[in-house]
Amino acid sequence: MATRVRPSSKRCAVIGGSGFLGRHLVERLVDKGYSVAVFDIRQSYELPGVTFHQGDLCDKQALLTALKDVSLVFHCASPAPFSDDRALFQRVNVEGTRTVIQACQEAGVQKLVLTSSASVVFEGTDIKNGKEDLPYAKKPIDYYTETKIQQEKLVLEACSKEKGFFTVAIRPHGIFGPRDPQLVPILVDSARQGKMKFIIGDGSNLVDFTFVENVVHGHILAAEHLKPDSPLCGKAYHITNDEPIRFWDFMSQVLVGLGYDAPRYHLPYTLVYGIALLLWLLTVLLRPLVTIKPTFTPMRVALAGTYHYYSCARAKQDMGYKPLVSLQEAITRTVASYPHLRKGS
Ligand SMILES: NC(=O)C1=CN([C@@H]2O[C@H](COP(=O)(O)OP(=O)(O)OC[C@H]3O[C@@H](n4cnc5c(N)ncnc54)[C@H](OP(=O)(O)O)[C@@H]3O)[C@@H](O)[C@H]2O)C=CC1
Ligand SMILES: CC(C)=CCC[C@@H](C)[C@H]1CC[C@H]2C3=C(CC[C@]12C)[C@@]1(C)CCC(=O)C[C@@H]1CC3
Repeated sequence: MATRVRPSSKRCAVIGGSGFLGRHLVERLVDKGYSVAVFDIRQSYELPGVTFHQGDLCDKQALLTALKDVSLVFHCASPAPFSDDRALFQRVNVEGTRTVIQACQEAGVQKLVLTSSASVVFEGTDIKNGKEDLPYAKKPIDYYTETKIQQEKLVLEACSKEKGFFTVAIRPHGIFGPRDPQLVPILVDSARQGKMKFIIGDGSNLVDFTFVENVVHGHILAAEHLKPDSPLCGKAYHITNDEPIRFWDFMSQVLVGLGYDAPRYHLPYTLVYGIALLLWLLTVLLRPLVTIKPTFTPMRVALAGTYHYYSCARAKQDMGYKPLVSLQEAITRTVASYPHLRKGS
C-alpha cells in the first residue's frame, strides 16, 4: 500500500545529485513536490526547487551545511567505476561514506538511502536470479566493487532504532537511460573502432539492464517505506527491470537502433578472458613506462560473457516495487536520446 509522506518530511538531500542517476532522482523528487539540496563535487545543471552545494563528501563541515533541516538523504556519489584509482575509491566510497553517516547523525537526519550495486556479490562467475542473501564477493571484480561492499556494510550497520537513524541500500544493476555517460558511449566508441564484431561465448548469457527511471522509482519507494519497525531497516534491495535479457541482444538492439551493425562472430569465452588477462598483466608490467587502457579488461570480459541477473522479489514484497518502464520502451527511449551518437553523425 502507498505511504503518504507528511509535508515536513519533503525536504531531502541528494549526495551525487549532479551525476547520471542523481540528476534523474532529483528531477523525479522535484516532480513529487520535494525540495532538494544537491551536494556534489561539481554542478552540472540548474533546476527550480533545487539548491546546490558544491563540495567533497569527505568534508564533514561542507556536508553539514547542505544537510541543514533535511530529514532524508540519498547517497549516490561515487568515482566512476572504470577510473581504476584504488586510493580514490577508498577515500570517497569508504572514508567518505563514514563521514556522510556522521554528518547525517549530527544534522539529525532520520533516513539514509544508499545507492549500492548488485555487483557486491559478483565474482565473475554466473549468477542466476541472485537474491540479497548471497554472500558478499570474497574476490570482488575490481577495486570499485571492493569499496562498494565496504560502503554498503557501513551504511547498513549504522541503522539504529535507538538513535532514530534508519538506513537502507538499493542495489541496481546495469543502469542505462538518457544522459548516461558510460554504457552507450563506451559501446558506440567500441563500434566506431570496429571492436563490436564479436560475441564473447555463445551469446546466451542473461544479464539485468535497468532503466534509470525504474532505479529512481526504487529509491523513492525505499525512502517512503523506511520507518521504525519497517522490514527495510538495515537491509539491501535489488532493483532491476525484472526482465533479464541476453547481454549480446541488449548490445545489438542499442547498436542497431543507432545505425551500427550487430556483433556476429563468436569467440570462445576462455580464449578472450585469457587474452584480457595477458593484456592486463602487460599493462601492469609496463605501468612505470607507459599507461595503456585496453578495451578488453578481464572484468569487462566477465561482465560480457557470464550470467548476472538478480531477483527483485524482496523489493516487490517489502515496498511494492514494480518496474514502471518496460525494457523495450526503455531501449527505444534511450536510443532516441543519443542522436549525436548515431552512425554518420
Ligand atoms: N551506473 C551504473 O550502471 C551503476 C551505478 N551504481 C551506483 O550508482 C551511483 C550513481 O552512479 P552514476 O550516476 O552512474 O555515477 P556518476 O558518476 O554519473 O555520478 C556520481 C556523482 O558523484 C560525484 N562525486 C564523485 N566523487 C565525489 C565526492 N568526493 N564528493 C561529492 N561528489 C562526488 C560525481 O562527480 P564526478 O563526475 O566529477 O566524479 C558525480 O557527479 C554510484 O554510487 C554507483 O556506484 C550502481 C550500480 C550500477
Ligand atoms: C549489466 C552491467 C553490469 C552493465 C555494465 C555496463 C558495462 C560493464 C558494459 C557497457 C559497454 C560494455 C562493453 C564491453 C564490456 C561491458 C561494457 C563495458 C566490451 C568491452 C566487451 C568486449 C567487447 O567486445 C567490446 C565491448 C564494448 C562494450
